[in-house]
Amino acid sequence: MSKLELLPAVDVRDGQAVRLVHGESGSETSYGSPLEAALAWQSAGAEWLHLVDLDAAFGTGDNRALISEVTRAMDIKVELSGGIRDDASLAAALATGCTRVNLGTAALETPEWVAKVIAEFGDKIAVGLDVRGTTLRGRGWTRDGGDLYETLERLNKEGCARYVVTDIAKDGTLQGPNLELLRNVCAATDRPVVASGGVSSLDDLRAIAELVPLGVEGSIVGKALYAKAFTLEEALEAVAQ
Ligand SMILES: O=C(O)c1ccccc1NCC(=O)[C@H](O)[C@H](O)COP(=O)(O)O
Repeated sequence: MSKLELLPAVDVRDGQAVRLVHGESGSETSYGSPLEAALAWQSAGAEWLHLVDLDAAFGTGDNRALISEVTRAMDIKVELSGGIRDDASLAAALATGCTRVNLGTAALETPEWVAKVIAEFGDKIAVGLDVRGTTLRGRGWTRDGGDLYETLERLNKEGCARYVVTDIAKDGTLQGPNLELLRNVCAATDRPVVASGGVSSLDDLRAIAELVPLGVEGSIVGKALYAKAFTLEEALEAVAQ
């Protein structure tokens, strides 16, 4: 059985590494330099970094230069998220040398464009399925964007390589992941799934790791690392097989 990949998160707002609660703008706790946070996760043994431009996601500007600087400074794989919605923002994201990008809003609002870039860029494109219940949310998680399973069916047919699944109700809360949601999404697709939102403990990570045979490939970890609920070294050890 392959091991669960861990993707420590660096969410950037106004040049700072932050964590939000339920992804809500204005709920930020600041954790300082994004570059220092990313380098710390890399030094601790991370193989992936999940890097989010929250301003681009919310439409309150962008941190494009800083995101590019952080990505270029990494020797590890980087997944970029936030505000990638058209050819220009996708080209800028891919030009950083990141390993893959997450498309969220675009998958809900411009499905033809997403189908086109999935066909063109293959597994460089993941789609973020950010849900409240089974309703997708776009525009920095502020607007409803359709039914999770209908969208998943469409994206499966279009050849989407991977999904990043976030239960917004859990995100940034340290209340544990939504394992039922992950099981249900895995049952509705044969593509790998990356879990996101709510991890609070090493036991949460072990519980997600038990879903690897169902199709869960990785887990993003944000708040728990910043709140020092455990170290990244401990997390990597917990999911090592
Ligand atoms: O990823 C986005 O585009 C995004 C948009 C708006 C608000 C939040 C967004 N992402 C948040 C994350 O990806 C978190 O880093 C991740 O879910 C970690 O959650 P947690 O472990 O609960 O801190």
